[in-house]
Amino acid sequence: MSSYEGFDFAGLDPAVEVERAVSELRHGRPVLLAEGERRLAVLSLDCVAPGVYEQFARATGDEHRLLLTAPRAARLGVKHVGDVSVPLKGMSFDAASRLSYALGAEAPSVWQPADPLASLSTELARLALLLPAMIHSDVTVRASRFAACAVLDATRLSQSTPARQRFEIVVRTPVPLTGLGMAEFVVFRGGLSQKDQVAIIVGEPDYSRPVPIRIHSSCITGDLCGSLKCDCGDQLRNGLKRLKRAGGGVLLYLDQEGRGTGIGAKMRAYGYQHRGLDTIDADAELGLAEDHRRYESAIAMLQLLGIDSVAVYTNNPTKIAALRAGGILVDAREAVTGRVTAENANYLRTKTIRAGHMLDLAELKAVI
Ligand SMILES: Nc1nc2c(ncn2[C@@H]2O[C@H](COP(=O)(O)OP(=O)(O)OP(=O)(O)O)[C@@H](O)[C@H]2O)c(=O)[nH]1
Ligand SMILES: [Zn+2]
Repeated sequence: MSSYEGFDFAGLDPAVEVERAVSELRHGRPVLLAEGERRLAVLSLDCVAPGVYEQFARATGDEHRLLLTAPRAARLGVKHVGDVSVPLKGMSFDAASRLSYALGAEAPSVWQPADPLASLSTELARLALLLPAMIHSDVTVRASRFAACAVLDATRLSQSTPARQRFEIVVRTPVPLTGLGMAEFVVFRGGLSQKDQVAIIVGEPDYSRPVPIRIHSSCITGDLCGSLKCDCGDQLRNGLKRLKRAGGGVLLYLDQEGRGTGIGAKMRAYGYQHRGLDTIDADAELGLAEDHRRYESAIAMLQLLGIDSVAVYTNNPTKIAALRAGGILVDAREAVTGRVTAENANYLRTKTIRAGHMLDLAELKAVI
């Protein structure tokens, strides 16, 4: 049963419209972004079938372009600060794919600063967990060729912001955990294009004092399979143990695989890391920014649990800033570490030097 009563059958909620557009992109179909009378057809190169790519080219009269985000453009050596767009006329699906995300691709010889509406479409790619390689075309004068496609007014994206914070508790159930006794799993539903998320309560937290918490982003490779490439699995298990030792606390397990980029992008990035790139440059090759995570869900989950003051276990200053921006009092911060190994030392070092994580560089140097 849901307590959410906001859905009006006769008039669409902006968040519903955005989620429908996201679903269309994930199914490899174009979406029309509307700005007044203007119509920009957008399609994600990450999941479109080659035949649909050709169909899109024909329907736009070969006036289709490819958006390269600022990080991708910089990796290709394009001398411009910001997103750019490249004409695709005559370019095959494979050539467009190489230009979007292949390692060692040549810089485009012709480009122009991107249309702001095309740049805005990357937010849909982000919600869809697709690479931000958006094929696009202004089809205002030939919109009838796209009459069956979903239309999304650009203003809906900003209007759907409140939905990012709209969560509710679905169920609370005890689960016995090895070495931790009986924990309670609390399942939350809501947000914008998000799966259900979980808070794990261990021990008996004292809610009258700052509650020990860990905000943990999902990592299939590390949490589940013990990958040596990161420290996530150790951080998850050490974090739970520490919360228990503190008398009780809460671990928020957030649906943010690959720093919010999804497992597909993360595995592509791992491929580039095997060829020598660090974690941030590998993501940039795919057009992705350093970190795509947002923390509205964490704030909403804490609020629903009645927690407004915390002691947080993290090395990531962005998490602390997000908690504070969301109105949560951060009373204390403690480091949470995993094993430093030959395989993950460079990853940890990059997080420290390039992403400002609070880790001990001397310890990392000893391993490298
Ligand atoms: N894109 C990308 N994501 C990665 C990579 N390695 C790990 N991740 C993801 O990075 C995130 C790490 O999450 P956390 O351990 O919660 O966060 P953190 O930013 O390291 O901060 P703290 O652990 O709290 O200090 C998870 O979403 C992983 O899936 C990588 O090489 N590329
Ligand atoms: Zn990991």
